[in-house]
This record gives sequence, C-alpha cells and structure tokens, in this order.
Amino acid sequence: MDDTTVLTFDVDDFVEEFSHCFTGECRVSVLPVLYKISQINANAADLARSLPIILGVMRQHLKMQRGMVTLYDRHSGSIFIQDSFGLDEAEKTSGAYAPDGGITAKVVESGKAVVVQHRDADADGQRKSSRIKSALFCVPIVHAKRVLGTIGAERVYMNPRLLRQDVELLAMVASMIAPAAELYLMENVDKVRQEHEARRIKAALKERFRPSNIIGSSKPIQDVYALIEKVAATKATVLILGESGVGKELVANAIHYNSPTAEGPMVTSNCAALPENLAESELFGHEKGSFTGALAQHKGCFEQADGGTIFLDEVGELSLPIQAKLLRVLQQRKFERVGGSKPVKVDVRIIAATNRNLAEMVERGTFREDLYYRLNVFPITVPPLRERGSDVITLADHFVTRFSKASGKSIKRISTPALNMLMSYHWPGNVRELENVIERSVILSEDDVIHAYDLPPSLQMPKESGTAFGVSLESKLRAVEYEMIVEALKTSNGHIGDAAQELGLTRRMLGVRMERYGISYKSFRSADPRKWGPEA
Ligand SMILES: Nc1ncnc2c1ncn2[C@@H]1O[C@H](COP(=O)(O)OP(=O)(O)OP(=O)(O)O)[C@@H](O)[C@H]1O
Repeated sequence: MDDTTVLTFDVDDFVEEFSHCFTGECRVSVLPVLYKISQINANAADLARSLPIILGVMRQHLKMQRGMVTLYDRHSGSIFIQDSFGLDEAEKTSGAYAPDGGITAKVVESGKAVVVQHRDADADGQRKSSRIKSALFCVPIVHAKRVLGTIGAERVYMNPRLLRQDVELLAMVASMIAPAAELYLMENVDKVRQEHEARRIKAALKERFRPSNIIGSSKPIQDVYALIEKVAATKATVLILGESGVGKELVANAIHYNSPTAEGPMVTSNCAALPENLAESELFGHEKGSFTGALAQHKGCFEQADGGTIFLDEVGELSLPIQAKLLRVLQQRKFERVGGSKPVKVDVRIIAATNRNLAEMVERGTFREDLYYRLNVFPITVPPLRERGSDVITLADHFVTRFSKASGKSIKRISTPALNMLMSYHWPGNVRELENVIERSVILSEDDVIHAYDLPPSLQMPKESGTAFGVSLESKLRAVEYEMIVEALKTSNGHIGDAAQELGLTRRMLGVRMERYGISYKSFRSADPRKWGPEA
C-alpha cells in the first residue's frame, strides 16, 4: 500500500522555504550541475538543441527515472511534450496533454509547482513512516509572468531533503531556459501547432480507419474485412480493386493502421491528379535546379513514406514511362530523384488501387504486364454498394447520424418510402453517392424524419432505379401521395378507416390509391418501423 500527498507551491516561496537545504553537502553536489546547465543554455542558442542535454543531466547526474519538458501553445490551449526520457512509447506518441488533466495541466493552469509524494503505508492505509518512496514533480517555465511550459520529473527518494533540492534545482533550470522557450515558441509556433495538428489528425484517422469503422455487415464486405485482417500483418503489396466510391481508400487506411508500421507515415498519391511532367518528381522527388522552378531539393511521396505505407490511388492512370520507374522501385526498393544520380533506398509498403480493369489494360498495351503482376500480389476487390444488400440502410443510418450531428439537427429516422427508394436505387456512385445524398437530405429535412421527397430526383428515376416514380411534377406528386399513404397506414397500424380519416379521404378512395401503388394494409400490422417495404 502507499499513501500519496499532493503539494502545490509558488516556486519562489518554495525556494525560500527550503533554502536551508541549500547548504553543506547538498550545495556541493548541486553547484556543478547548475553550472553545467547554465553553460548548456548559454552555448546552445536554441531550445531544441539544449533540451536533450538538460534532460541528460537530469537522468545521469540527478538520477531521475523519467523526465519531460512540455511547451504550452496558448492559442490552441494545447500542451506538447517537447522532449523527454523514460516515457513509454504510448506516452511519448500521445504527445499532448489535455489541459484539463494531469499534473502538467495543473502546473500550466496555476503557474505553481506541484509535487506528488508517495509514502509507505500500512495495509490499512495508516502512514508507516515519513519516508518518501518516490515523488513526481513538475515546475512551470515562466517568462514575463506567462507560463510557457513545464519541466517534470520522477525519482525514487530516500531522503526528503534531496527531493526539495531537486524541485528547487529544476525551478532554477526552468527560469534559465524560459527566454529560449519564449523565442522557440515565437519562432516555431506554426511548426509546433502543425506537429500537434498532425498528431491529432493521425490519431483521429487511426480511429476512423479501424476496420470496425468501415460500416457494413453484409457477406461481401465481411469477406473484405477478413482479407484486410490477413494482409495487414504482412508487408505484402496490396492491389485494391473496385468501382469509384466503394471505399478503396478506407480499405487502404485500414490495412496501414493495422499493420506493424502503423506508427510510420501513410502517404497517399492520387496518380490521376499528377500532370505527366510532374508525376516523376511528385513520386520520386527532385534535386535542386534539376528543372526550371526546382528551387530546392524535394522529397517525393516514396521518400516521405519511408518506414510506412505509400497508397497509389488510381494507379491505372499512370503513363507508361512512370510505370517503368515504378516497376524498378517495386523490384529494387530504390530510385533516383529527378536530376540526381545517387540512389535513394526506401523501406515502404505499397498499396495501389484502381477502378479500371488492369488485366484488360494489359491486353490493350496501356498497362505494363510486369508491373501488373508486381502489384497484383494480394488483390482485394471491394464490392459495389448495390451488391451489399442491407448495408445501404446501415450506411444511410450512419450518415444520417453523422450529418445531423454536424448540422445540429436531431433526425431520428428515414421514412419507409425513402428507405424503399434507397434500397431500389442502383448506386452507380456507390458509398460516396449515398453519403452525398444523405448529406443533402439532412439539409432539406424539416422535421426529424428523412422523407422520400428529401431525396434527389435521380433516385426517383423509374428506368434506372426501378422505383415507381419519375421526375415530372406528376410523378413527384405521386411520390408524395405514396409516402403520405404509407405514413398514415403506419400510424393507424394498418387500419384503413383510421388512415383514410387522417388523410381526409373516404375508405373507398384510399383503397383505390392503395391498389394503384400495390400497398397492402397487412404489412402495417407489424410495429417494426425498420421494415423498409410496405410489402415486407
Ligand atoms: N464502408 C464504409 N463505411 C463508411 N464510410 C464509407 C464506407 N465506404 C466508403 N465510405 C465513404 O465513402 C466515401 C468514398 O470512399 P473512398 O474515397 O474510400 O472510395 P474509393 O473507392 O477510394 O473512391 P475512388 O475510386 O473514387 O477513389 C468516403 O467519404 C468514405 O469515407
């Protein structure tokens, strides 16, 4: 059992209160360390270079087990770990502290030092001795009355006087490095913020691209999940095939973020968007002065992806000369930058995707056969939405939740006729089209329901979609009439009399209309609102 005490100090009071410890043998051991740190600070003009040395002194001379220096960006309200030792990978890569949690945040908020002491205690929690087992402490880096960051450390202490002395020492180090921290934040604020943003986006992407976040539970998409799981653990080249908008990029991300190099970069290059003359430089980089406008050396996508994954989207669009270069990288894992002669070696996993029929392109001579075989090591075909059955509804529900949340609406359901239309449509644009359709319908919706008339006319085309409605005024009116009848029958639980009354029609008039649309009252005797067809 241990017993924990948290103490908060104004650093100046603290230094005064414990200055008695700054005598005798303590003082003798502290002075050389302080001198060393002040030298480091004076010699290393910028913070990024002096911090590793200061942390080294903390580790070697002060025998601390963990140490970290954080910086505080007051504009974004974020606290970043600028440098550290002894932290585990997760702590290091998490990179930032939420301002509302932990002692670092407390120190930034209050501008006061915090010391957390762990003491030995009996099994019943009674303090056994005043001996401190270990302590965690954190002091603010303050300049011109503004908190710029913190220095924190953890150590096992047998002697409480040593703890006081260390806190005092780090408070002095903090005030020594404060001007350099101020300068660093001023000069690098954009970089610091971008790095933080990149970390945040990466964390968000990782979350978003977990296979469990790929919506759908139909058999064809479950087969895709199984392939993702199998191949993610390997370094094999993957070729993702499927129509436009089926979710190929999502699959590529799921493979990367579940692979052993998930912490490495994931660089996407859209091959279709690369102009012929720039494609080589974009993919493989260029040397300074290699062509007009090459003002500096540029690292291409392959180099940027070193240690991670490159995703070559729309690979079927690459020209034959670039295909030849790509083949060489796949064979040798090395290339030269444009205008360069030194080979660059990279360790990159390659994922390519296309909505084209590459085998056919090989036959026509527009895609290199050898490259095709190099890419086609582990093909994954993502099925079109029209073959995924009720995934349409699951995805539609998912997008309704997402877009209604984003727009501050509280849409609760999709009406039965609207679900019917979604299910009958052939979705040439696949999930992307469904996403756009739902986003639009959420904007149009005026109550907490997505109605058939909130859906775009393209979904009401009889020839393509197989629904009963067209785009003319007449057919729109029929769509509305159909929906009103279905809704009234649902409300009345299939009682034609009640439904007719609600609609202001006679029973006979409603019966005629129901017959016209092939609606049976029986299917509304079920209370399940998720039954998407009146005949279901
Ligand atoms: N199963 C899914 N679950 C959730 N969202 C999905 C799913 N599949 C696709 N999406 C969404 O649909 C949109 C299109 O997906 P994506 O860009 O991955 O398709 P693609 O096949 O790569 O398209 P293209 O061939 O045009 O590049 C994205 O916004 C994506 O988030």
